[in-house]
Amino acid sequence: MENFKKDNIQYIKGVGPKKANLLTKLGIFTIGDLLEHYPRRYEDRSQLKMINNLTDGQVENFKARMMNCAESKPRRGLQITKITVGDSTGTVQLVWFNQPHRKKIYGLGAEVLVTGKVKKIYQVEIQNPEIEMITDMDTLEAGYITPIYAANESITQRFLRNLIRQILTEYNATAEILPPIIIKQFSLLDRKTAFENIHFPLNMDVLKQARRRLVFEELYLLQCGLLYIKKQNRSNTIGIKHGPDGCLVKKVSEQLPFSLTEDQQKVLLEIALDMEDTKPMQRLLQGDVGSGKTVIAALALAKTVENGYQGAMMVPTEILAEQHYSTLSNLFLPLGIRVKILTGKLPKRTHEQVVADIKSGLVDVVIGTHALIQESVEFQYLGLVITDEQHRFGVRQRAKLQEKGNMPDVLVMTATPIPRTMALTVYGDLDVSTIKQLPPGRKIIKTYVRGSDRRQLVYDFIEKEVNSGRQAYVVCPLVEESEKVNALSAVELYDELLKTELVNISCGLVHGRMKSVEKDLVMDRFYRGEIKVLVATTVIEVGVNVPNATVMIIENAERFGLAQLHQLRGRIGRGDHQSYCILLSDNKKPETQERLSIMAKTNDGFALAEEDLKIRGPGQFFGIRQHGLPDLKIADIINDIDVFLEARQAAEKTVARPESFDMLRPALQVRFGKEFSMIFSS
Ligand SMILES: Nc1ncnc2c1ncn2[C@@H]1O[C@H](COP(=O)(O)OP(=O)(O)OP(=O)(O)O)[C@@H](O)[C@H]1O
Repeated sequence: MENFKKDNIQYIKGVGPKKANLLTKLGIFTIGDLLEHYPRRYEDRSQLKMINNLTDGQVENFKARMMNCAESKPRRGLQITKITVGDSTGTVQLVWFNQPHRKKIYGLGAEVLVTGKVKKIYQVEIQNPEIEMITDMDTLEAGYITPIYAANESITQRFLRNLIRQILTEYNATAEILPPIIIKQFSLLDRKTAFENIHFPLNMDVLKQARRRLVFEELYLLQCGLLYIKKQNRSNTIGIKHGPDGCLVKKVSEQLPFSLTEDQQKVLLEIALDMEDTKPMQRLLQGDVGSGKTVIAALALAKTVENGYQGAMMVPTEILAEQHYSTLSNLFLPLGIRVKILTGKLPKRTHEQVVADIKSGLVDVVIGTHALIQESVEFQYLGLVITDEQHRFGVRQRAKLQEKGNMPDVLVMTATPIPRTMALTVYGDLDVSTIKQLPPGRKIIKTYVRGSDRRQLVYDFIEKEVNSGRQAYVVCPLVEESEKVNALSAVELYDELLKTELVNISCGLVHGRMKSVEKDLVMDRFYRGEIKVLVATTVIEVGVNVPNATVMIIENAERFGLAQLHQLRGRIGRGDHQSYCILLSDNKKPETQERLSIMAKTNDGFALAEEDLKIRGPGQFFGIRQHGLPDLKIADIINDIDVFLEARQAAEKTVARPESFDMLRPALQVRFGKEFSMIFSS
């Protein structure tokens, strides 16, 4: 078992370097990958039809014998191969285009199983059918449910099927890895039977059991890994024991122009208790957009400073670093807390000075981007690390910042509410605090979906709001993942608006390709209210806080996912005034309309996150890979919730017993690969 992942596919009988290379295109490098190349679907071929009963337009399965073959070249570049097959009730023409090798594969007289869409013209015909020699499958003929894999032209279904069958029979790659007690407790199939039946199910019932077993295994191993990290971080590790809140924290609280909501008080208490414990804090703070997480971060930072430590806060964008720096400076500087900012864009001299000051302890709190995890950055006595990550940092990056201190407390903040299962999967190594309540006085953001025929009216509305003293965002269409292309489209939109709809209004433009100084200048003017309408790409998605902004127009809204739309919308509705979000879209596809109308219906980030997860699936909701966690090969985080909860329960028991966990280590190494195992190999 330990080695099966390492077993290169190339050394399997019948593969060789050429085929191995083709298999890698399907993501298959090892025997283990091949076993986990799970069928995408199955076809029940146990119900075979006779040829005279085939229905026009249906995908049908039938058994027949190869009768004759004809080839023609009606024009240059087109070669048609036709093979006639038949049974006792009739014949069918099988047709392939430009695949002359077909003739050679199936010798005349051979008995085959044919699957394909029937077309009845003058005669019965099937184009590009799937063919299988009966001899390949005679052992499985009774009740044959055929697996259909992700395949391509060079690696056919048949080749994959044969290869997997060979692995299952000739290689010892399916040895049991789950503890017997767990198999018994959760009535799981043994591993060998599970693999055999996920690929070549005897019947639908055993297929279900096979899938359940493999889903369980996948989630169980993942949870064991995460819970182990969590345990390691807590047991044996002596972290920093902060004292109870003193007068500095009190002074910061007193400076706030509002009192904390109940939820804010609750999470603050959870954080304070963690910080006052000798075990290092490992906590996720999740709260909907605008729920007031920054102030929690500020109070936690003040607590660490009060105890004689330094605090660091890592954020994903420069705009956000600037904004937090400005908020925290306002709060901290009057109290003598020394705050600095560290981003990649600081002039070299200033950068060096800040790095030197952090090292010598002349900085109490530093806010920064990825620049904070560079090697040159050393702290004198780091007590608290906060990452405001919005799914942009990975487990590894988080760990890197943490390593800059001697077991500092760690607080991870996120504004994308994560459904419970997802939180346990991605942040299974953390304790979770949640702010559900929004600060008092917030009004629901009124959200509308409009076609571009109403564009003029929409922009007239912006003008009206601006005239009554408010500000607005226009978010330009997301064209693709590249900020370069998005920047271009923002520039175009900005130029057009200046000439047309927004001709009389003071406007600004920000996008990710601008120089930081320019960007800062524009943001600063927007913060100060000199710029009334900000045209922007999604650089403003995260954290930007201008409470006077009450309108947001999102152009080509259909191009954004729900979670992202919610994040964007979260830039408005942050003050006392009624706010409005208008999603412009001409896309009439029912699924798009449905997605956008969900936005119009609810302001609740948790409800939206659930919907988004359902619509887009966990992979895209946010790439699990970004978190340094492996992809899930078989489990489906939404639909496998029951198995997930069982697996989590089992993992908790295993991790609690070192001897059980030790037995799992080899399996975990295989499952998590190098990156992840680095974290929990110690
Ligand atoms: N208890 C409160 N009462 C009134 N206003 C508050 C309260 N807490 C925070 N605010 C204000 O609400 C606004 C949003 O707070 P903050 O920026 O901390 O939210 P956030 O959770 O970080 O949002 P995002 O995730 O969108 O960045 C700020 O203007 C902040 O001053």
